[in-house]
Amino acid sequence: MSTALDSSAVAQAIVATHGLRFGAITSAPPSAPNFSSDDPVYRGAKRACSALGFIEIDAECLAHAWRAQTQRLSGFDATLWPDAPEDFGMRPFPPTARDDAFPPCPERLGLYAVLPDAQWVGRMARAGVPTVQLRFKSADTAAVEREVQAAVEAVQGTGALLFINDHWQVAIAAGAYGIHLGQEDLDELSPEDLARLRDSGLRLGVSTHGYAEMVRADKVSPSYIAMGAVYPTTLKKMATAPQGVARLGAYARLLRGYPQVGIGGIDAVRLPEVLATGVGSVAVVRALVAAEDPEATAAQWMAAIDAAGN
Ligand SMILES: Cc1ncc(COP(=O)(O)OP(=O)(O)O)c(N)n1
Ligand SMILES: Cc1nc(C(=O)O)sc1CCOP(=O)(O)O
Ligand SMILES: [Mg+2]
Repeated sequence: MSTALDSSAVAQAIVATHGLRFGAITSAPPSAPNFSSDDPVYRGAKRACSALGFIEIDAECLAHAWRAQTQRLSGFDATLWPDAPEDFGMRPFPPTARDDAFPPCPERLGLYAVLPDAQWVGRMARAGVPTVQLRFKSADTAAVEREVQAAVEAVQGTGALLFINDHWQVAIAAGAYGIHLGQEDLDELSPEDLARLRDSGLRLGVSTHGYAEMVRADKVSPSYIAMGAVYPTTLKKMATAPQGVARLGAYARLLRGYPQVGIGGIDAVRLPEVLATGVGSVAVVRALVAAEDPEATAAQWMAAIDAAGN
């Protein structure tokens, strides 16, 4: 049982077992600055996860999961990286069985083109890209309404599923397939907003950048969960370091039961290792928008995704 364990031994065992995969910063885990429990598995795991490079909120989340897993299995096993939703305090999976779940979307969203305007949305939808997003950054309400409406019309007859980033009220009014929101967007929603979003029947995708954000996203039972940034991206300034494929694989195991999307810095060379994590979708901006021949590139990526079975 965890009470008989020494936290230093726990920390060393976790780092020794998982250091190579996650990239240990040091073989002697430093003391973690904040502990919220005296449990030795929790304390050792928090030191280990900090040494493995997880940010404070994720190390805290993981440390509690290690403790919960140890209690559930009646013993500590350093080889078992936590991946059971219940150990993270999540409600039972599958999320689609929950009363408050957002409507489902395909488990494998395939190539997911995140695009700056309606013209690009139409172009990639006509090229056969199965999932497209309008990521139109503007504070001009009239321009947003025009662009969202144009994007909805642009996908008609193509079969592409259209998500609208940020502008959820406009997306509902225009009849888009779904909405994509970031963590800050979620924070800004009142309970009434969330209820309105749910009642709209639109699908909801949520961005995450680590364990704590995945737990937060799961609370609203979205239609899919996006995980990023997998690699460095120049498209926008990220608040968190790139996750890498080892973490993406661990996230994908925890979130099985959700359609999953990997995003951030994915290019043709990196695509196979992203697909190998098991995510059912890869979302890209520059790989398509900056390609010499976006239609041909989309076709190659769709073939690669199909061939990998994702
Ligand atoms: C598929 C997908 N994943 C993540 C994001 C990022 O969304 P968000 O966190 O809301 O940041 P902005 O895109 O609004 O800058 C996304 N758009 N799509
Ligand atoms: C819009 C966006 N969101 C991310 C996240 O991690 O939430 S990464 C990202 C940029 C993706 O662009 P590219 O494929 O050009 O790197
Ligand atoms: Mg957003």
